[in-house]
Amino acid sequence: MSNVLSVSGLSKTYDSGFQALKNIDLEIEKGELFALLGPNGAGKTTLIGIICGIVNPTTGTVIVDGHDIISDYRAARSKIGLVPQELSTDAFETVWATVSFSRGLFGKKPDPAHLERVLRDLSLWEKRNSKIITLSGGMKRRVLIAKALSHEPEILFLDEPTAGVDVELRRDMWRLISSLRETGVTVILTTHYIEEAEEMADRVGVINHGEIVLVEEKKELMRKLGRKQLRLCLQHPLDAVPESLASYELELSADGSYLTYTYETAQNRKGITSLLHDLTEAGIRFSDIETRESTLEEIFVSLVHEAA
Ligand SMILES: Nc1ncnc2c1ncn2[C@@H]1O[C@H](COP(=O)(O)OP(=O)(O)OP(=O)(O)O)[C@@H](O)[C@H]1O
Repeated sequence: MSNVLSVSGLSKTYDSGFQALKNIDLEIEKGELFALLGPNGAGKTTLIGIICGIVNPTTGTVIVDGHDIISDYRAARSKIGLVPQELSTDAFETVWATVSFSRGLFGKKPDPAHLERVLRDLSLWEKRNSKIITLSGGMKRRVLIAKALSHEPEILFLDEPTAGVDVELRRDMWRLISSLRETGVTVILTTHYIEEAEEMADRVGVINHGEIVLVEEKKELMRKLGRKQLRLCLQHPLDAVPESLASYELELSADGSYLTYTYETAQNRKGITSLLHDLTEAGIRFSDIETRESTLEEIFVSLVHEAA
C-alpha cells in the first residue's frame, strides 16, 4: 500500500489563540477518492490550507509524495492541484492565458497539448479565447479545475466542488472527478453533501472541532446505512428473551414491553419471516411492529454530536 499523503500530529493554533486543528493523523492512499466531511468551522479549510502551503502548521508534519511541505516546499506544492470555492482573480484574462500562467507558476515547461486535453475534457476548449468575466458561473468553476490540473498534479483537492451549482453541472463534476481518478490522480474533496460522498468516495473522513472523529471505507459506512431495526411492541411484557430466540440477538427494553431486532438490509426478509415464526413458536404475541433505518446522514450527525 503506498501513501501519497501522510499527515501526522498536525495542530494549528491561530494567532487569536483559537485551536483549529488538534493532533491530526491522516494517511491517503495513492489513487483513492477521499471525502472529508465536517460541519462549518470544523477545520477542513485549515487542514487543506496547511497541506497546500497556504497556512503554517503549529506542530506536526505533512509529507506529499515523499516531500516535506516545509523543508521541500516547492516539490511538495507542485504535486498538488487545489480547486478553491471561488475564482478571485484573472477576470480579464482569457481562459487559455490563465491556465498557461498557472502551469508556469509551478515551473513546468509549456505543454499546449496537455492544456488542450484539459480544456477539452472540461468542455472549455471552445471558450479558450473568452475572457473569464464573460463566462457563466458553471464555466468559471470549470476554469478553476482546469487551472488546478494545468501542472499535472498527483493529488487534486476540491473544496466544496458542487456548492451552489445546478444539478447538471454537479453530474458533470462527478463524472469528471471519477474519470480523473481512473487516470491515477488522488482526489480529496470536502463536501457538505453526504450524497456526494456516498456516490463517489472510496473512504470518508469526518472532522469536527479540529479532530478527525472517523475514517472509514465507504462500503463499511454503507453497511451501517443499510442497517435496519424492527421494534415489536409485546402484548405481555417479558422478563428475559427466551433461549430459543438467542440467535437473533434481540434487545429487550428495560420494562420488558419491546423487543428490538437489528438486521442488515441485504439479508432482511428471510430473517424477519423466521423471527416472526419463532416468536409465535415461543408463545410471544405482539400488538404492533415498527421499522426504522439509520441513514448516513444520521450516522454523520450522531458522530459530530458525540464529539461535541
Ligand atoms: N485566520 C484565522 N484566525 C483565527 N481563527 C480562524 C482563522 N481561520 C479560521 N479560523 C477558525 O478556525 C476554525 C476552522 O475554520 P475552517 O475554515 O478551517 O473550517 P471549515 O471546516 O473549512 O469550515 P467551512 O465549512 O465553514 O468552510 C473556525 O472556527 C474559524 O473561525
